[in-house]
Amino acid sequence: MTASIPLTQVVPPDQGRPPTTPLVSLRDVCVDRGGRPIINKVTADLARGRITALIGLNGSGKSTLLRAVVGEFPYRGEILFRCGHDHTHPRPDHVGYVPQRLTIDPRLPLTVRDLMGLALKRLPLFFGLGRALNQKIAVLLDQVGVGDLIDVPVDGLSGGQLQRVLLSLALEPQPELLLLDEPASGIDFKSQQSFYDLISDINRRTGVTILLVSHDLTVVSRFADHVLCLRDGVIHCQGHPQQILNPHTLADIFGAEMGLFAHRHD
Ligand SMILES: Nc1ncnc2c1ncn2[C@@H]1O[C@H](COP(=O)(O)OP(=O)(O)OP(=O)(O)O)[C@@H](O)[C@H]1O
Repeated sequence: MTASIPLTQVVPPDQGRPPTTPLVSLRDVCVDRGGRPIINKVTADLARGRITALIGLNGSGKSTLLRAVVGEFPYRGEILFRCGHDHTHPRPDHVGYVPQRLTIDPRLPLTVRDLMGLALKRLPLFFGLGRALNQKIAVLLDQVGVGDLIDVPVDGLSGGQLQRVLLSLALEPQPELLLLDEPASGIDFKSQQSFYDLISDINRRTGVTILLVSHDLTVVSRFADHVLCLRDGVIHCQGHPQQILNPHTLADIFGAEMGLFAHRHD
């Protein structure tokens, strides 16, 4: 017997943004981990300025694919960036990445300012941050709504606050591609909503292309322009959220019956 999972399919008012050319093209991308194939011949495009969601069961290879795109894992095949920069592999400058979680040793007495300084300066903190860098950190935190947390210890942040700090780091320098790996997992519902509203606002304001891993299909329905479904390291299906988020396809991907409840924004 399959479980029935209620899912709210939110239909945004401007659903169906016009298609754009690909910023990134993946062609026959394969990734092996521990001597076994995890990603197998993935071919997909990430549309410029749009939000693509990557969904699939635990262990289907979503994080592995993201980490290949960010250049962290070696891969075979082609990941082609069409961003006007002279490179075949993404450099950190062009790709922002927000991981699922950051494990900080709670014994480290790091404030948000220290963490940002370490990440941005790439020099030991005992050299000091300097006025310009301090100002930059304040601006970065302000743009994601956590400017008041600059001197708070990192291990005193809530999950949602920490994800915003990590997001601010991923936005400096301004990326062409932003990779978000379940950035709001473990965050309460209200904070999740405002986090994704912020992501959507950044996407529309800056035109950054986003690849988002999420298990929350309501988020996918509401924010994604396109959905890639990964099953056992293979793209099982892809399309517009309304095409993909139907009971038949979801049962195929997740092996569970899901109820869809559509409601419209006015
Ligand atoms: N270093 C490794 N050696 C061997 N197998 C690995 C290694 N790293 C990851 N894997 C395996 O690769 C598969 C895909 O893992 P991955 O984390 O990419 O999946 P995921 O879809 O992101 O899962 P989740 O939704 O749980 O985050 C899993 O079966 C995992 O056990």
